Amino acid sequence: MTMRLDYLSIFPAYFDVLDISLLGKAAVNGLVEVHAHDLRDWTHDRHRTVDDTPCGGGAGMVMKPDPWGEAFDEIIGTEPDSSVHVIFPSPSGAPFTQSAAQELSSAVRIVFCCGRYEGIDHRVIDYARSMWTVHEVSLGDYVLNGGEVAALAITEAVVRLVPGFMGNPESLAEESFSAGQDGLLEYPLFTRPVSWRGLDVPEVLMSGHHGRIAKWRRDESVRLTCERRPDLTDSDFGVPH
Ligand SMILES: Nc1ncccc1[N+](=O)[O-]
Repeated sequence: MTMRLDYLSIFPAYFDVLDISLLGKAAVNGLVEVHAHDLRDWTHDRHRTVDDTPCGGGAGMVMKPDPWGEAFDEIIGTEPDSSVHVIFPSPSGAPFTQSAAQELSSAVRIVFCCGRYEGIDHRVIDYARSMWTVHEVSLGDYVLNGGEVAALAITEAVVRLVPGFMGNPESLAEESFSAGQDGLLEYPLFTRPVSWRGLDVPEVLMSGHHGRIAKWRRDESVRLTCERRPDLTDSDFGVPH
């Protein structure tokens, strides 16, 4: 199954980067196909206008609904289809999580709508909800200039989970937030040399004792999660003895 990814933006060149690194390989071996579109292609005035002043007043500009609607008609179609996932990255969205990435990794089509200015006329989102499966998601509590960077981050989080994408799927099982780690942060990693600038690899990792190594790793994951992400812990994890 090939996953089709579409990006609607007034800066479609942002998505040229998807032709390199891991994503480039996935595109080559047919796992994903990427289509970036310039929203201004669906304007009809000389200035290719995509924004206007906000109704009700206020600072800044709002993206007009018309270009989005015409772009949707051409790129997605005019028939409702719940198998199409439409993502609006926004600071007012729901926090994007690894489980959301996991769910989206089985999607056949994902369309990213990258807003700029103060945002997109809300009727665009309401219309999309009437037609497709819509996700308004946020990467974090800070404000970017638009949705493009978020769309790239979400793309990477999702595509790397597509079956057949990662050379060694087992490496996914031990990552932070993965189910294999019970949603805990990943333990610290080490490789050779055993001693480096007076800093040594923890002895337990060189012991060859798999039970002790597994316990050390679990304890470190719990310790790190308690220290850095108390929001992810609950009474079950507790603090390692
Ligand atoms: N934080 C954000 N700021 C602007 C657009 C999108 C954003 N986000 O997190 O998805």
